[in-house]
Amino acid sequence: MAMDGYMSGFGNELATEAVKGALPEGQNSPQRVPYGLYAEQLSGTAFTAPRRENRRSWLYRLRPSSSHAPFRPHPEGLLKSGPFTEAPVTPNRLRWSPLPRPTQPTDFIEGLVTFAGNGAPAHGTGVAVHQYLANRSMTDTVFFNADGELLLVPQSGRLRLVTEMGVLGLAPGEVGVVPRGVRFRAELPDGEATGYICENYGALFRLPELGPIGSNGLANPRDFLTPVAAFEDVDRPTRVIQKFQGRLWVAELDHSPLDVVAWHGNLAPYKYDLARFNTIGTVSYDHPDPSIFTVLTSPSESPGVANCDFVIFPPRWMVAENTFRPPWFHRNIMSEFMGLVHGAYDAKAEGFLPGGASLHNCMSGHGPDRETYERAVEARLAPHKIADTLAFMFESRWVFAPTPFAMETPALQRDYDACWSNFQKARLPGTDAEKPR
Ligand SMILES: O=C(O)Cc1cc(O)ccc1O
Ligand SMILES: [Fe+2]
Repeated sequence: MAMDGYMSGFGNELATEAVKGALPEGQNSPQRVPYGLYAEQLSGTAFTAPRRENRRSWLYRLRPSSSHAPFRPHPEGLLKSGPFTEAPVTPNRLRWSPLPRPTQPTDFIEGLVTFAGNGAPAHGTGVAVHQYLANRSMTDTVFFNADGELLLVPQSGRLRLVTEMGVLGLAPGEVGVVPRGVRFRAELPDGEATGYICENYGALFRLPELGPIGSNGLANPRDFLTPVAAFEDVDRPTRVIQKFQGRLWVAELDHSPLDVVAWHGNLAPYKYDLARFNTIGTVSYDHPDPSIFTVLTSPSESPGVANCDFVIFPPRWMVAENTFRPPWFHRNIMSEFMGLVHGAYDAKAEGFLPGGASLHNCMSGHGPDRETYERAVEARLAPHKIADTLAFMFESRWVFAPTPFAMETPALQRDYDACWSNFQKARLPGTDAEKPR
C-alpha cells in the first residue's frame, strides 16, 4: 500500500519505480536493463544469512556507484567511533544538559557529536550514540555510513533525508532508520534541527518478539513507512563523504549519486511515528520491566540479550494499585543511555531536559530521584495520565564508554549524584533511626 509517497510494512519485499518501466520484470539483472540503467545489489546481511534475516535490495541507477576517484581522509570534528578507548570507562552515573546550538553554519555531518559507544565497526558489534545539531542543509554533499545503520531520533526541527532510495521526512516524535551504505543528503526544512542517533554496528534493528502479548501490539509492522523511489538527475560536482572504520573519507563525483530510478527488495530506509506505539502496561500492580516499551531490537548472539534495544517512554495511563508507580531503584546488567525528545520523564523531577541525555552503565544504582520518590510514596493512586512526554533509551548488553568530549563538556552535570542524596533511612521496629552509629 502506498501512503503519501511511502509504502507501509516492516522489512517487506517492496518494488517501486519513479519512471514507468524502469524496474526489470521477473529477474534482477537482465542483459540490458530498461533505459540503460545500471543494476546494483546492495546487501545488508551476508548472502547466506538465514532467509528470515536476509536483507538486500536491487537498485537501478543512472550511473554505477563504482565510478569514483579514491576517497581521501576528511576531518571528523567531534564524531568518534568504536573501539572507544580514549577516555576511561567510568562507573559513575552521568547526565548532560542540552548542548548549545551551533553558532557557525553547520550541516548535519559537521554537527555530529559523539557521546558514548561500545563495540567497534571492525567487530560488527556495539553501538555509538551521537547527537546532531545542525543549522543548514547539506548542499552538493551526500553521506553514507559503511560502519552500520543509523537510527535517527529527531528532537527539534524536521529532517528531510533525500536518500538514494527515496525521500524520508522525519519530524520530532518520529524515528527513521537509514541502512548501512545508503547515501543521503540531510535537508533542514525548519532551518535548524537537533536529535539523537544510534549508530548500530551490530545485527540490524527488527521488531521484538511479542511472546504472550500475542500477534499485535507495541510497534505494529504496518506503521513503518518506506519511501517510494525518487531520484535526481544532477550533473553538478557532488562530495561523497563516508564513515568507514570510524573515520570520515571524501571523494568528489561530477554528478549526484542519488540517481536510483527504481528499486526492489527488503533493505531500505524506513520511518515510524512513535505516537503509533501500542503501549502496554500493568492494569493490576507493580511497575513492569521497561522491555514492554521496546520499539526495535538489535539482537546479539545470546538469545534475549540485545546488542541494543530502542525503548520509548511514551504518554500512557498509570493505574497500578498499591504500587510505587515510577521506575524503581535498580542496578542492571544492561547499560542504559537515555534521551528526552520533549516533556518530563517520570523518574526525574528535574535536571533531565529535552535534548539532554543520561548514562547509567552496568550495575550503577539509579532510579527515581529523591523528589520523585517522596511524591510517589505519598501519591493518591487514582488513574493518572502521563501526558506530553517522550523519553527513550538505547539499552545495550555492552557498557557505554563516554567520549572525551562527553566527559569534558560544560553540559556534563557534575552534581548529578546529588539527586539521590539525603534519602531518609528506613525505620525498623524497636530501633532508633536517628541514633548515630
Ligand atoms: O533507568 C531508567 O529510567 C530506565 C528504566 C525505566 C523503567 O521503567 C525501569 C527500568 C529502567 O531502567
Ligand atoms: Fe534504568
